[in-house]
Amino acid sequence: MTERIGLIGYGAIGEEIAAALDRLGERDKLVATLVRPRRAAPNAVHDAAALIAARPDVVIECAGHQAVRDYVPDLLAAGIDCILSSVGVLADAAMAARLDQAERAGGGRLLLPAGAIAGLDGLVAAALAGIDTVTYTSYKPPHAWAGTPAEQSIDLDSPIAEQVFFEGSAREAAAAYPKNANVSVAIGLAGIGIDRTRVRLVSSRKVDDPLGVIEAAGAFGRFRFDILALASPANPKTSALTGYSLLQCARLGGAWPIAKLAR
Ligand SMILES: NC(=O)C1=CN([C@@H]2O[C@H](COP(=O)(O)OP(=O)(O)OC[C@H]3O[C@@H](n4cnc5c(N)ncnc54)[C@H](OP(=O)(O)O)[C@@H]3O)[C@@H](O)[C@H]2O)C=CC1
Ligand SMILES: O=C([O-])CC(=O)C(=O)O
Repeated sequence: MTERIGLIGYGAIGEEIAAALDRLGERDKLVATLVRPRRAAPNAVHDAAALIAARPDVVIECAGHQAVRDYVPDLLAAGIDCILSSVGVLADAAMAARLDQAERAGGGRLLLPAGAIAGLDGLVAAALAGIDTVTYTSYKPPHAWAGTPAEQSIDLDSPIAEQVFFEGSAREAAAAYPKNANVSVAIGLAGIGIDRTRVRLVSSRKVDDPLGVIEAAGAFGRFRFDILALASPANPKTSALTGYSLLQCARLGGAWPIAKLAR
């Protein structure tokens, strides 16, 4: 079991992970938290060198795509396993190649857990048996899309029950909605790839929390999976389950990175 955990970011997910470690009686495992200067956090550090110096066995990124770009290549190159929340950063092919190169150079593993979604084990199996189509639909209440490019496509204050404001590939979804469509890339990597996986993003007055639906069909049969994962109290954009997926991946020594199987 992992003994020394580092975090990048101490927002909704980071705080949930720290609180879960408290409840588990494992708070001592959190050896460093990389935050911006003047931000308070347990064992706060402010750059990759200080995070590396804290000797974590594994670092959990829960800060966003730019933080992956800024810190994760150095950590992998230093031989430290990294668990990503911001899986969508792999939609950028140049960044994916840079991370691969850092893994090979340093020996740290890039681990991609399911995050806010589930059911990826079925997709991984079906990928071998044969899948023709995979669609992921993310329904969130209008306020969860505030501050995203959805505001340029639709009126979030409209009384319309459901508005589909994005349809495209998982790669396009993750690039356009970096804080909202990371799951699309996890689904793509587990199944038929991020270019063939179709994504729909929906502002819905029928849900109070994020509802994720995966539909897949092909030679294996067909599959529909849906999860209503309650929003984090601190961030309506984020399903609270995400932090637990990341933390279990760390606690299990990286044994649970389902999306990675297909890379
Ligand atoms: N895979 C999945 O299922 C999901 C993935 N995510 C990913 O997780 C990320 C975090 O989500 P969440 O916790 O809800 O977001 P929050 O906005 O609540 O928290 C993010 C935190 O990261 C900090 N941060 C950002 N950049 C840096 C940096 N360069 N250095 C140090 N700290 C930084 C922010 O600090 P400050 O406020 O100072 O900028 C903030 O405190 C999302 O952006 C998304 O990429 C989210 C939901 C689901
Ligand atoms: O938390 C969720 O429901 C999904 C999410 O934001 C993401 O995939 O980035």
